[in-house]
Amino acid sequence: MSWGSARALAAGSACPLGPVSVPLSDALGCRLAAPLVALVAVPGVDVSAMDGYAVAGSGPWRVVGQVLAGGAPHEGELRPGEAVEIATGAPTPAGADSVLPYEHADVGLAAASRTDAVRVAGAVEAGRHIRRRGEDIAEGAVVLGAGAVVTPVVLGLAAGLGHDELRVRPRPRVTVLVTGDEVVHQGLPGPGRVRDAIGPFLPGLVEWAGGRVTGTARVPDGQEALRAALAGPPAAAPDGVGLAARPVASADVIVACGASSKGPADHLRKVLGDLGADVLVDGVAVRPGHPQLLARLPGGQLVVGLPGNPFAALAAALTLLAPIVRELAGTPVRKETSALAGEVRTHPHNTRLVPVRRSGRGAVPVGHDRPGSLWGAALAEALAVVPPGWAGEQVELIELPPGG
Ligand SMILES: Nc1nc2c(c(=O)[nH]1)N[C@H]1C(S)=C(S)[C@@H](COP(=O)(O)OP(=O)(O)OC[C@H]3O[C@@H](n4cnc5c(N)ncnc54)[C@H](O)[C@@H]3O)O[C@H]1N2
Ligand code: MOO
Repeated sequence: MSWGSARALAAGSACPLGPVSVPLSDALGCRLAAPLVALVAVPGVDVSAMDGYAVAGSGPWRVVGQVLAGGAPHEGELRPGEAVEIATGAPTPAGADSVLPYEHADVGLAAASRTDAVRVAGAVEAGRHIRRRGEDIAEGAVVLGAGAVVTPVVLGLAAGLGHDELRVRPRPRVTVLVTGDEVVHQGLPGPGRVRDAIGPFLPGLVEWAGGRVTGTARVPDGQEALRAALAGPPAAAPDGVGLAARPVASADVIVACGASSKGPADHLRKVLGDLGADVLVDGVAVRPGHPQLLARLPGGQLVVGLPGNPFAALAAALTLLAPIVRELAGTPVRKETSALAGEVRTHPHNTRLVPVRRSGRGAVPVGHDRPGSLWGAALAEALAVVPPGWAGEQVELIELPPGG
């Protein structure tokens, strides 16, 4: 299958997840499934924008009370010549024309009346330092459209507008199965061992595409372990670690790394067949990453098989996994094309994915692009899609997941 067909088929195999209502704290990173509407006006009533005195008419003013934010409002209407001491955010009394900040107020006792009443004087401007109801946001205003990403700031905005829950597209749940008896997960790999370089990049890549990795399991080589891992909650790994935090059963997509080729320990194809999966993609004409797989389990979950070589796994994840997650989550795709500057090896039948950096001359290959190494991809800003038999025309650039 050509690289372009595989990518399109992957996107087409995913049905967007239906909207759900979730508490604000669970909505971070999701996309809004409905416009965000102000349930209340901001501010909700006329309030003071300064600490000082709310005054009516012209000064000097007799201070007849005090209003604090959260305290009792001033009862009755201020009459001309009256003032209340007021805190920022406290409701201004009916009749107040403006607020005189403390810094601009001359304060003294009212000698003429021989009482303890306080008088204030100062220059005011009509309407100054009063935030009127709905001045920032009117009740019912649509502040964000459907599709907007719920960022930390959006959570604050939504809370300020009275929302406890948001209607969002759920983030697709991805469970990762890292296979390979030779794969170790910390420290220096000993002879014949290799550090897992795929498990660490998948959560960020999935997050960037709009999903979330809900569990990573280490699966020993062998058909039984892989079958058990795919069929339900994985059996305990020999080292007792790394079981999926949530069972595989609750995942929308399962990613299996390092079992997609044809070696004696590459059981993914056989196990998928035994489980009655519908294999949608079995090998893609792309370098690196040709032994990649996509299948649908009878229950509807998609299984993406990534090759074990780390750069090949990244290329395959960008071909099959990222389009699926984006489609499920409703994450838009940005299309970019560019001239390609510099030496590129082409392949007669396979698309090549080449790590590049952008420059004024076009995309420049950064090298270090062997399938077993992520060095080139780590230096790169994008992967250039070089079709078979490429003859110098513009190429598509596919984004690499950025840092935090
Ligand atoms: N007879 C054939 N052999 C191979 C073919 C083929 O078409 N016919 N394709 C080759 C290509 S290309 C690739 S890529 C690999 C993919 O093989 P698998 O997906 O089955 O992966 P493994 O054989 O388990 O591992 C390959 C390589 O990657 C290392 N590895 C595995 N997992 C990890 C990990 N999580 N992090 C870092 N490195 C990992 C593993 O030790 C091997 O060195 O098949 C070729 N063979
Ligand atoms: O997928 Mo393999 O070489 O293309 O690493």
